[in-house]
Amino acid sequence: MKKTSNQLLVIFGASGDLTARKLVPSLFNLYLARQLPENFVVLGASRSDMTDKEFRNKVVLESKYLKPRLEDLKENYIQGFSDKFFYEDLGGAYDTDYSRLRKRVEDLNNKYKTEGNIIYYLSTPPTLYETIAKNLADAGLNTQNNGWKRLIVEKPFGYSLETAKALNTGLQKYFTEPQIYRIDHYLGKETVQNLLVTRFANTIFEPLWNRNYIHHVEITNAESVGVEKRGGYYDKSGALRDMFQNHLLQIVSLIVMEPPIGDQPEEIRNEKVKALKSLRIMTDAQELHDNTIRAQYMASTINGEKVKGYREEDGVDSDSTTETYAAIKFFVDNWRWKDVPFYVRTAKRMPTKVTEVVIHFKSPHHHIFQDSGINNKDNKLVIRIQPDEGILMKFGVKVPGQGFKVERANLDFYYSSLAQTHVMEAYERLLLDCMQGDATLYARADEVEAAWEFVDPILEYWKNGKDVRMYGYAAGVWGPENADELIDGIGYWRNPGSNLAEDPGYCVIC
Ligand SMILES: NC(=O)C1=CN([C@@H]2O[C@H](COP(=O)(O)OP(=O)(O)OC[C@H]3O[C@@H](n4cnc5c(N)ncnc54)[C@H](OP(=O)(O)O)[C@@H]3O)[C@@H](O)[C@H]2O)C=CC1
Ligand SMILES: O=C1O[C@H](COP(=O)(O)O)[C@@H](O)[C@H](O)[C@H]1O
Repeated sequence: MKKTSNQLLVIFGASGDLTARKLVPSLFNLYLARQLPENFVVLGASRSDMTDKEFRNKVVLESKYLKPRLEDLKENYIQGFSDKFFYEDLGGAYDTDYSRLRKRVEDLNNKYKTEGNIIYYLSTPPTLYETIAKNLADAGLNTQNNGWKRLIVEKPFGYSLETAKALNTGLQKYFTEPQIYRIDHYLGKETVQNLLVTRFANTIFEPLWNRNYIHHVEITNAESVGVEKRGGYYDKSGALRDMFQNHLLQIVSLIVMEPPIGDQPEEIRNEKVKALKSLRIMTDAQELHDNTIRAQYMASTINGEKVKGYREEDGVDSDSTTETYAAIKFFVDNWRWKDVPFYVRTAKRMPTKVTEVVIHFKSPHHHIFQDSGINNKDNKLVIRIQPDEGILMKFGVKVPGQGFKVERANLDFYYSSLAQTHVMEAYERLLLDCMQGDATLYARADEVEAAWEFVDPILEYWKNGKDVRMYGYAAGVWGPENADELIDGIGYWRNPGSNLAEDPGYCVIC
């Protein structure tokens, strides 16, 4: 097990949703698993006026995200966790002199012996990231003379290629690239990491992982919820920025990448950057028209309950052109993937919450058995990222009886079968990695920029292109019907159920 040094975690934006909903519960899991270092304290910093006690109550003792879990624990144990939390009011603004913050950091460091090691977690609106980094540097809080300093940056990493570059350059003025940890919570998911293991710890997949055997790759990221309370943020973002540019292109990079020479962070990250740089950038209007689809959900009734349309959501413009559904077909220009289409879609208000990767293998070159030449019955490897995490291989078996009728059967593995193993939550895993100085599962500056290079022309076309279509779909269905037209040959997306174990084996279309 890697060593976690004593340290202080400073969270900017500590009064916000992310801190209470994700960060503190993840720290709590690490505390329960005894994975926090012996000397560890958290200093929340925000504009809100709060005492240490009020902060502890808000994020630990009275937090709705923790309360049910605290009930069975002994009081002194809970106290032990809660006592690690402190709060510093920044005096009304993030853009201020941090000398008082510095004094507080030094006092905590001396009292709790955190050895000068500090993680700064930026959990504020992104417009403040560079300001905070600058003020930390001005107060000498970035210096590594007396312990390491790391900076965790939350998404979004920019709004476009230009703004992402500006953010990277801005942060790199005050922190070096190895100090910067850009968090993408999809990389913290076990099943996303397992993509690497599936590919590079088995001999049976990698020889087939190329244009000679793979017909196409399909990735679906579906959420059943709408924009919920984040209409204001989402309307300025949209599905492509919110999910595709970051989480989905991270998944794509793990599928596309070449084998790294080892498992060291830079070895893996170098290959991911190469993969992202090999995505064919679409610039031609006709190409963008033919290969991209955007849509918005419309009012509907789901299970007897009326659901608002996107344009009626709080914080959303009544004539908004922001997409809640994006489907993109693209190619990867390298030796391995030449001419293999990738189909990737992401959307809100789908029939179910599911994220999966499907590798569709080619048909046998010569069909000798009855019914075996139909595309939808070819071999598939279904990698279920969430929920019901697992892997399922579809292969042909003989239907009992006369002749050689072929049907699909499933070979599968489910994470739920590892009942005794604690599967870490994404933020829990990523926080621990940063505490240990492991940046493998964090995005590097060039990685983020390569992803924006691919996405920027699509956004530009959707914004300024002529006659760009915006489809509608009723909340609760699998997007607009026209999206099927994107899938050549087969003509429809695989619309999965939430339960992989119930994925039909013997069936007509699966
Ligand atoms: N919430 C989530 O699930 C996710 C969030 N993120 C990202 O994490 C970051 C934090 O998210 P979240 O906690 O939801 O954000 P919040 O909107 O809750 O903001 C966090 C804190 O920042 C301060 N703040 C908010 N708006 C302003 C403003 N205009 N000017 C100055 N300070 C402001 C507030 O603290 P105070 O007023 O006390 O200073 C607030 O408590 C964001 O960058 C977001 O994009 C990423 C993925 C998921
Ligand atoms: O980053 C984001 O992710 C969530 C979906 O995350 P998941 O782990 O539940 O799949 C999404 O709802 C949100 O809009 C987006 O900002």
